[in-house]
Amino acid sequence: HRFDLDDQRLVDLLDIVHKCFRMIDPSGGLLNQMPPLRFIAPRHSGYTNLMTHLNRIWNFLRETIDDHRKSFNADNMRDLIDLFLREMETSKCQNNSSFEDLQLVSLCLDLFMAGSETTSNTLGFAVLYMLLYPQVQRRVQDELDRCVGTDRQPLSRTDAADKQHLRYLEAVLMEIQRHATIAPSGIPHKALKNTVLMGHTIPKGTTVLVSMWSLHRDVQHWGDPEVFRPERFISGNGNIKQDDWFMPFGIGKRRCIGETLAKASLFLFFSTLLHNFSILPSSESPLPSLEGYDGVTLSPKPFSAKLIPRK
Ligand code: HEM
Repeated sequence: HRFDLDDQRLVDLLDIVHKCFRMIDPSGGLLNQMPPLRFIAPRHSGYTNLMTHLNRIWNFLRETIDDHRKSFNADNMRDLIDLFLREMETSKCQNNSSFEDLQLVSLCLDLFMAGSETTSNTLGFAVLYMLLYPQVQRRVQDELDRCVGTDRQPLSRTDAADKQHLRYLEAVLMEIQRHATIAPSGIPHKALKNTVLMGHTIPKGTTVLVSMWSLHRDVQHWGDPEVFRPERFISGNGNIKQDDWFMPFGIGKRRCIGETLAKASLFLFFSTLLHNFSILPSSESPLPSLEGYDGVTLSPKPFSAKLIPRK
């Protein structure tokens, strides 16, 4: 379903998602560390506030699922919800099937939460970096003019040929993802069995967080991690240089399932934006800083910029 940009439901939903992400701190938060707090001090621990917001998204998702149920047609599978509903029907006689209502709402919630805030925060930071590093912005635009030209949009060819040539642009996106690290602690995982990792014992049931921030800002590895320098991702022969320490989408079995979609969205939005507009400081407000809001994800604080059409 595609929302109109001024659809109030979309505006509300994005606002709620943003607030929820700010309420949960990267280490899992006080509530995750001490779950009984929700009974002892629901208001002061932030539980009531979080649940009020989450319930609004749950209600929205439940309504969406109900609408799918009413208009369900086994011969026309429209999306993931339809497929899940069909699977629920086929597996309803099996014991312990995980195809049930609660799982479906949780799945939608995961995709909705993980998919919207992450990509939009990265794009928000991308605009901010271009504002603060005008020389990088100009180089991206020069590359776009050289490789795409001015009579069509980037990636308007279906073979995605543009992406192969826009190497500096890709390196800039990678450097934004490294420097901003919008998911600084990834997502909490739990050890399924007693594990020894590099001499450290991790007992079964322990919550494990990976500090993506430390990886992306390690001085010994990167040399000058504080410096915003897209060239670090370009090798001597001009190709993109992959780096094992660069993992904005996590690693292993539980790495981000939306990585391909996210990369395509970032590339398409960022290239189209810079192809069509120059991003300049607003004359009414001071140049913003890179300091963002904390939470499960980092997000830029609201800032003003001027978008000037290039043609
Ligand atoms: C720039 C955009 C994005 C970034 C930086 C990002 C980053 C991440 C990270 C760091 C993780 C944790 C991986 C780990 O624990 O090892 C994750 C997990 C996840 N992401 Fe993303 N993500 C992005 C976009 C998306 C999108 C577009 C979707 C869905 C449409 C999505 C869905 C998920 C889901 C469902 C998980 C949990 C996977 C699991 O636990 O098995 N993400 N993401």
